[in-house]
Amino acid sequence: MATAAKIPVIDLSGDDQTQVAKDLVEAAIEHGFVYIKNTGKDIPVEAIDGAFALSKKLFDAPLSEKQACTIQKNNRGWSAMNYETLDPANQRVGDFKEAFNFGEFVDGKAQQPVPPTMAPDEEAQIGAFRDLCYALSLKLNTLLGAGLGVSPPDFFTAAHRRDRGPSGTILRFLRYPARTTELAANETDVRAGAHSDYGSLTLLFRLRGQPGLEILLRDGKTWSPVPVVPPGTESDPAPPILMNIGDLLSYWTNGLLRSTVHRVVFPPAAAADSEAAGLQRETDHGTRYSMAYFCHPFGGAELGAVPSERVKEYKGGLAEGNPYAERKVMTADEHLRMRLEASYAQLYKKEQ
Ligand SMILES: O=C(O)CCC(=O)C(=O)O
Ligand SMILES: [Fe+2]
Repeated sequence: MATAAKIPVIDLSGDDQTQVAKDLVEAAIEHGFVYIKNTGKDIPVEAIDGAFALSKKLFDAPLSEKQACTIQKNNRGWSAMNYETLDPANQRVGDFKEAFNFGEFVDGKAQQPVPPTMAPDEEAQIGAFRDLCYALSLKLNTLLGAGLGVSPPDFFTAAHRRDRGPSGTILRFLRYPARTTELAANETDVRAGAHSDYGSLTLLFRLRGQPGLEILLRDGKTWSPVPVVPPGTESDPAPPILMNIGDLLSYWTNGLLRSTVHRVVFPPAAAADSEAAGLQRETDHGTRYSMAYFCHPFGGAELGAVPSERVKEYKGGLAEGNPYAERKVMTADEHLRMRLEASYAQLYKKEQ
């Protein structure tokens, strides 16, 4: 079995914030992924548990309620099983997952259809969770700007201010089915195909005992599992929040910060046997839930390289290990549109 990725765990509450920023930047350069130690200070554990409970309730809503919220070109709403295909070049069918994307909220109300199964206070709770994610993403953008010596130091944070205009930011609930003999029968069947994320950075929340995420290593061919509970975090109140760099921070830094390709796989078929034999390992056979917060700057944000000595010195280039990383467009909105068109063939087919 492939070895787990050696992604560092960072405690954002460390006294020496200069060091925290430095550690964060080094992890973002080396892996593109970093575990944020979860002590409940940035996002209370109850808020995460509560959001997972609402996600389950949402996906359990009657099919007709979910269908009435079907995802639109604004990237908000419900995406049915196999509807999205993150890696169309290599998948036979779409991703084995359901997803629900939430855009902005105003006064606790989503600005999009929500299944009536969700009570108004529950809808507001989702909005509040999205706000907590936003606050943490601003903090991370600030640390990344400081760690890279970007000028002005709040360059990234300023691009994410809500008063700059609408953004592609999405809070996404995800539900992946268990492996069965029909699902995952073909070796290309995957819960989420290989991709890099479209925004500036992503916060990912997972549940203990529900692995499946893998990252592509620099060699461009080895997949390495990302454990939910890495060593040293076993007794924390919740698994670490996983932060990863998306395409936009990679563009802004000319590829210095790594937008790492990743995917979500079904548990190996052999896992059932090894469990029967009493072997302990991080595996699961049930339905898998996760929540991703895709942080995007305002839509008109330009994606040229930021003023930073560190970025200027970097000669690595954009494309290493990531086929999407070639800069083709100028603004955040154009980039998002390009990526959505590639993964939602049905939604966009009339125009192709
Ligand atoms: O569910 C996960 O672990 C990751 C999902 C993901 O990569 C995504 O939605 O972009
Ligand atoms: Fe992703």
